[in-house]
Amino acid sequence: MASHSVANAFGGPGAKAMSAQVGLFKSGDVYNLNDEINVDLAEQSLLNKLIRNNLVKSQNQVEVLQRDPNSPLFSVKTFEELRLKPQLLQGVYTMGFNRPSRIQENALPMMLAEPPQNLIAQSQSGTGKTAAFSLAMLSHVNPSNKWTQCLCIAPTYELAVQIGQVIEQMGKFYPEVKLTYAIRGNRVPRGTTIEEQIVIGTPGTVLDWSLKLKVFDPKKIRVFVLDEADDCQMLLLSATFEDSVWRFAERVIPDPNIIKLKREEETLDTIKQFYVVCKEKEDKFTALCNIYGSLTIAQAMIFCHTRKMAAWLSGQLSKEGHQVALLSGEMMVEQRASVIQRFREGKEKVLVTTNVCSRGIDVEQVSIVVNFDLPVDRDGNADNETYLHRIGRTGRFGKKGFAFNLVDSQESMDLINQIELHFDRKILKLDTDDLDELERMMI
Ligand SMILES: Nc1ncnc2c1ncn2[C@@H]1O[C@H](COP(=O)(O)OP(=O)(O)OP(=O)(O)O)[C@@H](O)[C@H]1O
Repeated sequence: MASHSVANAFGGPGAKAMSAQVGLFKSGDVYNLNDEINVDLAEQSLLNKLIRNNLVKSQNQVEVLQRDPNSPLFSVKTFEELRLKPQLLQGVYTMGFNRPSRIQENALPMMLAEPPQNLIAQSQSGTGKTAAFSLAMLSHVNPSNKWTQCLCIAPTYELAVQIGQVIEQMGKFYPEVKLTYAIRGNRVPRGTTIEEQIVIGTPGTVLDWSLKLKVFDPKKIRVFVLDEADDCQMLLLSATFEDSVWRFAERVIPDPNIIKLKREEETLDTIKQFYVVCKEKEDKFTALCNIYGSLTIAQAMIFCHTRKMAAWLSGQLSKEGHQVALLSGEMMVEQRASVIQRFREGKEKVLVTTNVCSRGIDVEQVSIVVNFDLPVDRDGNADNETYLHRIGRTGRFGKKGFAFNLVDSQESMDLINQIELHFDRKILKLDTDDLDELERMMI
């Protein structure tokens, strides 16, 4: 279901009559320019939610671009300052939130402001966006009105359930407010009207409920509609803001305040980069074992180009007695979450993966990255961005990290040269058969 048609559905002729505060919630990054839901990104988001149990501390500075520069900049350091309903404050504290996260400090006052304000907020995954908009929805509900007032659309069934659980937890002490899920399998009889004030669902079912079955009235929604009506509050939250998301946001959100993260400069300065010349995959495997054996490693991630190669390599490593985790594309999202969780907890020292599988997943304690295969783009050139993303995780926060690139052809040697040139950093040649040299280089 297209996000665009969601906008039209609620923003059509009838929507102008809305005197509601309306907001759009959920990571904008799950919608792409073609107005299709990008399932991969939705899955990534779900994966992150499944493995995360804590707030991610954003290192980035927040940048606030206010719609009205004359109105005072307002941010909060405590939840008390937000003058929440006591039941909600209790919910927040019971969830273990002591103070607002960095994005929440700025976003919550805007989300809760009267008159309602539009907002575009960017903050990386896990920094408290879902919690913020859940609180905003719960705050905007009038519990004595037994009709749907807040609507949240999530791209997939699983994400809808995850978000709903946050709202349910936060609203635990506010039982007058009820929530229901507009997701597949949850049937509502035609001709009835639902009393739940908050509906959370996926686009198709939400459209069915509102337009076909008419179990709630979109005109009565106070929070969450994509519309160009001036009197709607729109909140757009996203971990990333690619161009496509910006264009989408600009199209649907008039005069927004904008909270952005200043881009954290990724750096290769703390990472020692090497390449090792090998003949074929067996030779690469030997090189890998030598590297591995000569280091007292915390944890390593090994990237392969294909699933098949990843499976082969993890099999070989296991045979050598290494404890290896394999992250592979054919696994269910829950299985993948559990592999990543175990690796994060240090139960395995080595994670073998493909690029596709590991995208968007952060494991901070990794100190060694091995590019068993170098990252290439569709044209066969070096994929510098992916390279940086892969090895960047090793050198976080000034920690020392090592990156090893296994080179098995002239083409892959060319890639090394391209990468060196791009980042203007030397990648040193390493002879893994010479263990003394290896140890010297590692110091
Ligand atoms: N103020 C806070 N204090 C402590 N923990 C918090 C706070 N806000 C949120 N959390 C917790 O941090 C984790 C991440 O929060 P949340 O899911 O809201 O992030 P998000 O930015 O929406 O992530 P995503 O982009 O993946 O949807 C959750 O476990 C949540 O319970």
